[in-house]
Amino acid sequence: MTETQPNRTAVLGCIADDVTGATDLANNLVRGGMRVVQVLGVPDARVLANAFEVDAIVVALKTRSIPKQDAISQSLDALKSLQALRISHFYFKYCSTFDSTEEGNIGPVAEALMDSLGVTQTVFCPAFPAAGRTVYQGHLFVGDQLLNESGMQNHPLNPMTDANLVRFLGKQTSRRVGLVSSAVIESGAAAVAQRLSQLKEDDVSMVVTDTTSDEQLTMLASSCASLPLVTGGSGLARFLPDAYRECGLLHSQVFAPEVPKVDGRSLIVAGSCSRATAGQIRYMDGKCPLYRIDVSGVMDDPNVEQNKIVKWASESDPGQPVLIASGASPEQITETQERFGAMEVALAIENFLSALTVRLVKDLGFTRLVLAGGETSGAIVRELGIDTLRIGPEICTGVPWTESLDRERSLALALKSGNFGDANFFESALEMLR
Ligand SMILES: Nc1ncnc2c1ncn2[C@@H]1O[C@H](COP(=O)(O)OP(=O)(O)O)[C@@H](O)[C@H]1O
Ligand SMILES: O=C(O)[C@@H](O)C(=O)COP(=O)(O)O
Repeated sequence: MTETQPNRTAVLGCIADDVTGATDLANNLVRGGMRVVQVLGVPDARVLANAFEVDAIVVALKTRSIPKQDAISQSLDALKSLQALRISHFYFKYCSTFDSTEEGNIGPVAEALMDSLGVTQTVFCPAFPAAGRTVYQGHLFVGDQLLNESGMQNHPLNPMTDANLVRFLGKQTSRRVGLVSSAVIESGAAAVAQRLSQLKEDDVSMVVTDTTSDEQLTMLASSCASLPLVTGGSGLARFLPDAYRECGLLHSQVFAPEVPKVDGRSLIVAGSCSRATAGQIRYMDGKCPLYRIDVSGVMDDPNVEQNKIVKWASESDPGQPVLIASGASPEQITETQERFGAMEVALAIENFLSALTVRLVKDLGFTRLVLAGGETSGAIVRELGIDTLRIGPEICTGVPWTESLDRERSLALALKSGNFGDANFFESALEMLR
């Protein structure tokens, strides 16, 4: 291939541990000028046939909160499917708030990918300064708060109680974990390369990178462009396409993504209990019909609660979106979890919201869906049977509009990470479709 020919096959294969994380990553790659397709679940040959003439393929898994061995095996399956396309560079995407537990799954999955690729060192870069996530001296901040004081300590599935990523990642892996500190980052690409090779000599294979600005991410992206595997949030991905262009790996031109052209009713489903989503629900209260789910009712008899909501939605003004939310206060969540078990409640609510959404789409013709929460969105898109998404324009940092590519009737989907977006996110997302 000559330098001027656009790539016909992807140069970057991405494996994301949840679906909103995947769209966040895809969004940043698109903003960097890549042509991107997102596939849901480990793709087979039929699905990958859609991935011709793209620069990056993002595989969205739902492996963040499942048993470690399952997460490893699905991630390796995803890697194999991408390797079959002769992709040479890979990106393991996890949350910019490093959502995981002391058992995993970030460290163990990264380790398995490294082993499979024969890679002896990789970087861990959760920083996403545009969304307020920065790393300083190995500590993760959300805005001006340490991770463990940011609200993430109350997450229903992976409460984040330690902001020190070197220590926390160290608990998830038997590999040595080190840091490229801000002092090194400030000194530039050569200093970073030197530090990485020094750490490699010291047998440090997992390297957390301090990053507090887009300028530092740009520099880090250049330093990482030759690595077969990088890991992180989506921040680094915003700058990798240019770094790949500079080193001759990527040849395509920057293109402008289009808003999905999908008519029909709008549905907002929020299964996230994060602070940002709670604020977004409060903002819509009074602006559109809002149904707050009775979680005990869901645990007792989901069918009764589902029928109630379908009836309520069918009687609502078709000119308005409807908003259905399961979120509760940290105290209420703890109480429900103590009664039923944390994972049992989480899965029951995910299953409930998925079945409900499918019914609202099929029976009442909702076609514009805004879904809040990574696990929630993952469960719903799986139940809807969607396997490929086209990435549209950005709604807010980390959240693009997307359009399903494989259904008879297209759906417009905004898959929002629980913690992303301003208070008016739901309203502004839907306004973009007018
Ligand atoms: N009221 C509730 N009590 C307990 N768990 C809940 C409640 N509402 C939602 N959940 C669960 O909390 C989890 C939220 O995770 P997720 O959807 O990924 O949101 P986020 O993006 O904020 O992390 C889901 O598994 C969801 O089913
Ligand atoms: O990196 C991020 O912050 C997001 O892309 C992400 O993964 C968020 O996860 P959820 O909050 O579970 O949606």
